[in-house]
Amino acid sequence: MSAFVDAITGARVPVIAEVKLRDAAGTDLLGGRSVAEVVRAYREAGAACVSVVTGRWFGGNAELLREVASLIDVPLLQKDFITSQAQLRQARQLGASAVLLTAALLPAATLPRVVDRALALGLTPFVEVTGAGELPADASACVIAVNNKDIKDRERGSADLGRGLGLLPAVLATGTPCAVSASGIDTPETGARLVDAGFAALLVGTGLLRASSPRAWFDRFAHARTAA
Ligand SMILES: O=C(O)c1ccccc1NCC(=O)[C@H](O)[C@H](O)COP(=O)(O)O
Repeated sequence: MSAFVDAITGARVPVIAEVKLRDAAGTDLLGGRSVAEVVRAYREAGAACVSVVTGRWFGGNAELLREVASLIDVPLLQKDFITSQAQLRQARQLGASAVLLTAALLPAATLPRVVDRALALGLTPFVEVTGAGELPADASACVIAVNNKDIKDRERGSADLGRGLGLLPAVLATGTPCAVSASGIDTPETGARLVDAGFAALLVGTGLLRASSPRAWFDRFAHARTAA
């Protein structure tokens, strides 16, 4: 399929661990740590894939992706407002394996074109949706992520995990090899319930960045899954 999908679906803990400098309210998420320390903690936890938020609403920039790529050798997802061929090329150059394509920000007629361009560059399209109307008809080469928050309000609202669960049958009907639940997953036990319900993977930023130990978060997730 793709290195990104193979890595996350084959992982003991299918959690894409996110590097994000600030949350939606602008609050610092590094807590005095360097990016290198955060990435080291993700590596020690066994993260199979890492997401890097380069979007400026969350304090990111392109250099952050370059830095993370120099620190860890797992497939990277770039999270930004990506709409153009130039941004796709830059993502590849900076070390991304997958790129966020936010369906709500791309006209329905444009999304398939950007998906094809990403694939032609060897990038896995990580298509993020909040409703059934945003789902591509054929997502056999894409990750489909349901965002439990809403980027239109800069993710300042609370997470609605029920929305993703309700959308899951329609998401799977697109043929995606990897359905992801993204945003607002605060505890490993909540994450385990989402995977038990049929999501192939999770995208977790704030919950992991605020945890005292990403490795302990991963271990609790694995324990919650075997206990189920
Ligand atoms: O979702 C978007 O469209 C987006 C665009 C540009 C930069 C970031 C974007 N989203 C960020 C996220 O969705 C979250 O950081 C991610 O899902 C993790 O959420 P959380 O675990 O709640 O920190």
